[in-house]
Amino acid sequence: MNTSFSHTISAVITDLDGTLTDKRRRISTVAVECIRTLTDSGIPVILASGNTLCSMTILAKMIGTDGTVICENGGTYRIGFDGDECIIGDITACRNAFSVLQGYFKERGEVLQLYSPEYRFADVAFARTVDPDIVREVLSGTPVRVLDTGFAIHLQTEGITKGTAFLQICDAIGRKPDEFLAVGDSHNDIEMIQAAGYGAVVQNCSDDICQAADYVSGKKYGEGFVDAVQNVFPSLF
Ligand SMILES: O=C(O)COP(=O)(O)O
Ligand SMILES: [Mg+2]
Repeated sequence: MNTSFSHTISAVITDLDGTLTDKRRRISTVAVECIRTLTDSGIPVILASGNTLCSMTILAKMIGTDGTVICENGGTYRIGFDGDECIIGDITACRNAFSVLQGYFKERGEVLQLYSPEYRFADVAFARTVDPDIVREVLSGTPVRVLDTGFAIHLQTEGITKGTAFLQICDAIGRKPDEFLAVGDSHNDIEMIQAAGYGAVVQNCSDDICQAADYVSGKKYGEGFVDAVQNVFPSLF
């Protein structure tokens, strides 16, 4: 674990569920206050989630960021509230893979529950009522990656991650990934954490991302996020 950072960090990118929220998805009010302190100090905060573009837009508005969001695990993103919606995932491949899964589990008497399919443009998300490892096994050989976020199972086009969307946003806004503190909690945050100048995780993180982080907070959920931010921007607090 690298507990120091040599370059100047001047921006933040953060996961939502499990990082700004608790396991019941209740948003942390201290994390919201912290993001407002950052944005009011001129430090942009990008919200990066597996959630849909419409839900992330409302969240960004209500928290008070500039509206730059990564959604559907990198399958969609938008710069600012008025930017174009960029869709970079192949929803057809994900839906086809989901049909294969539905068939497999139906034969075993299990019905998969989709999450907000009408608002998804790039990935497919469904309830964690089945074993993600079995899902991976059934879909091996397809062009689709299986992500278990701890909140849902997602099917995503191979090669698309929060990290790839993050790099595209950096290119578009003229910032280097090195300038960012990235904070996350789960498997779907690994590439983003690795691409950023300094990658931090909250204490409730999954084992795989813990290994990839520069900093592991001793605090959970929103308090862990605040701790990671205070570690990098001590003069703001
Ligand atoms: O959509 C999910 O499954 C989890 O969302 P997250 O990326 O904000 O943790
Ligand atoms: Mg998360």
